[in-house]
Amino acid sequence: MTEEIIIKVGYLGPPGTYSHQAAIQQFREYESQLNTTVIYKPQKSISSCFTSVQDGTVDYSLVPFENSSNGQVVLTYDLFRDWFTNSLSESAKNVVQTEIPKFKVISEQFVPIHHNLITFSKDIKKITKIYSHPQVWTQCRRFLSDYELDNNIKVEKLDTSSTSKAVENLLSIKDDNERETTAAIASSTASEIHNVPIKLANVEDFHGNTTRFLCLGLKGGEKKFTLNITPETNENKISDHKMHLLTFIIKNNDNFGSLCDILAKFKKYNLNLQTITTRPSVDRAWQYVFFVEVWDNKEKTALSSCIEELEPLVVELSVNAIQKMLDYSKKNFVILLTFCSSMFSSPTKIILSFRTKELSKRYIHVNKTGKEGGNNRLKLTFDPSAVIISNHQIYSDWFFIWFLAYLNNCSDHFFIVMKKSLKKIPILGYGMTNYNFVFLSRNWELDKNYMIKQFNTIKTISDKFWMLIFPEGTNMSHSNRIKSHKFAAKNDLPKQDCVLLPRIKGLYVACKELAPNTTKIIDFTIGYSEHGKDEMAQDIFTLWKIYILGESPQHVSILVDEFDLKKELPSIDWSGSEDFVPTEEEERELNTMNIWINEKWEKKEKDMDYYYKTGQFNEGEEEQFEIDLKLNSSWEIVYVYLPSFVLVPVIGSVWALTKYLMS
Ligand SMILES: O=C(O)C(=O)Cc1ccccc1
Repeated sequence: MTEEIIIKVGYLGPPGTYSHQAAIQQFREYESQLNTTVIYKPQKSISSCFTSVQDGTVDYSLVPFENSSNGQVVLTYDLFRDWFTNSLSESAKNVVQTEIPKFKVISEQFVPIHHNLITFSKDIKKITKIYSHPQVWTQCRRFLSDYELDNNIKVEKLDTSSTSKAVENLLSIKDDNERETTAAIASSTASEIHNVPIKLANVEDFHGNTTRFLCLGLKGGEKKFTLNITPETNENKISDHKMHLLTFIIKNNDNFGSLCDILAKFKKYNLNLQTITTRPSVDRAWQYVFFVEVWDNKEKTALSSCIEELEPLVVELSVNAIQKMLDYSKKNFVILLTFCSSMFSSPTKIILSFRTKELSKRYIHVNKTGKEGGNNRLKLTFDPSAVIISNHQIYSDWFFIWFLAYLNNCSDHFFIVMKKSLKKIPILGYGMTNYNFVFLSRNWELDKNYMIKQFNTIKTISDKFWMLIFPEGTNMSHSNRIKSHKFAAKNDLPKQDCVLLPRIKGLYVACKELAPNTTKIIDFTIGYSEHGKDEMAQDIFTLWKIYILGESPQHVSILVDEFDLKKELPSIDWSGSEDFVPTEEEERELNTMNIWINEKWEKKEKDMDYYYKTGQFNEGEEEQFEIDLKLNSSWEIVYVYLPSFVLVPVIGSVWALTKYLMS
């Protein structure tokens, strides 16, 4: 039996606060993991969110850090400051450092803040007293002053420890008149939890009002878990996560230009500062603790070198890497697709085989104790960063690859390079644009600059990614095969029947741009069991058939191979240097890579040919792994879509009705 993992998460309580929302946002994905329980523990104050991490009552805590309209949350900064200066004074007293455990910032969560006027009152014009958290007053300033002016009333604003507590206060009012004249400002969740109605929704001054929360833990604390939520940072060691929070006190702050000397170091190393905040150090008048948020630059060593040079200029320095927020909506999307496919379509099995035994040993693990038949028995451990290439058979090949990314726990970092025309697909196209997919227009000059821009955006969003690109550019069809044959004849290339000739330019730009993060290529070859060489999979599995009639492929066979571009193509510069590349050099690199990809596609042609003849990719003795196309746990769909649960029956009914009308 594997040991049960319990994650205790603190947040500013009671339930229904924005901090609660941030905590759920951060840990939701672990709720559905096997052997893992997440316990949310409401705290009385932001201060106890800190102390409960320190004394081990919780493993993590979420604290509000800054708001998009009213800036830094001073209280949180002061608590950070206290922790920082306390550990300083302890070290000065020569007390063993471990007495004050060092906190660590693990990640950030952005929570959209929509405030509501919540009250039992039948006439909101009578409200003269409002309870809320102090941060709310500045976020609803305009609303409050308009309200006072319009109703010629002076409203008494009473601070509470949290917004949800404000609503709770309304429940304890016994006097009818007081109930009529008192309100709270809080989230819709707080209104639901305490069952007090919202009388005015969205009373915040700015649309897009968002609070950034930080998730705190202890240095070394994550060792308790096997969860991969924390970047590997040790004290003063830089992780490859991009945003870092540095905390320090300047050494000779009375000296002329001492702050300037510090800033010059960031400039020297090309490090982009996001914010600088100071708080009084308290120990000494006019001495400050500095908080600097800095983006690491491309060469991961820049920040380390900068910190080395900063050390003589500061009293002490603490470094925290802040993991970028994960885009759960992508994972949710693949979860929804998988759920719908497993519920409403004919069952699909993915049959994975590997080019070599060594690859299968490395990337697939069979857990003998898992549920028989369920995917819990299988774990994929491919690199979380890679360019994924594949032959293209049907429109929805990408779904099966995204599903593998889901099993590999990296479906949040999934991107696809696809034809621009797919942007026009209703709903899906809109979603794909939001998912930062890369759309090509097949005009090299336009595409090249756009791709570079898009890849750079992706790199700032995520350190890790699976970037799927179909080098064939379009899927296999009779007409595309004829075009490919003509092109082959003209360019003296072999005629291929099972795959189309690969195109090089998009692949080249993708590999070059992403090389600073990864030079790994994972190569999939996809075959569908229900057709032979002369029938096209796209004619059998039309979108109509898959999505409306629910007829999915029974067996999707995928052969896995992998390469490292640095080893495969050492004559190409994979350093990611942004120096100007002369056209002749680019031309040479393109040719080199073109020869390489054509060789790989010739191999693919042979693999596909073998597959059509035998129904499998490997010659007999190699192991094949069958994976049911379904969720690891059916509960995942409930956790993920609980808020929008009503939509599922609606979509389901529309789908069932369409199917009924069509049959
Ligand atoms: O009181 C809450 O709900 C909190 O989590 C603190 C807070 C208050 C207002 C905006 C964001 C966070």
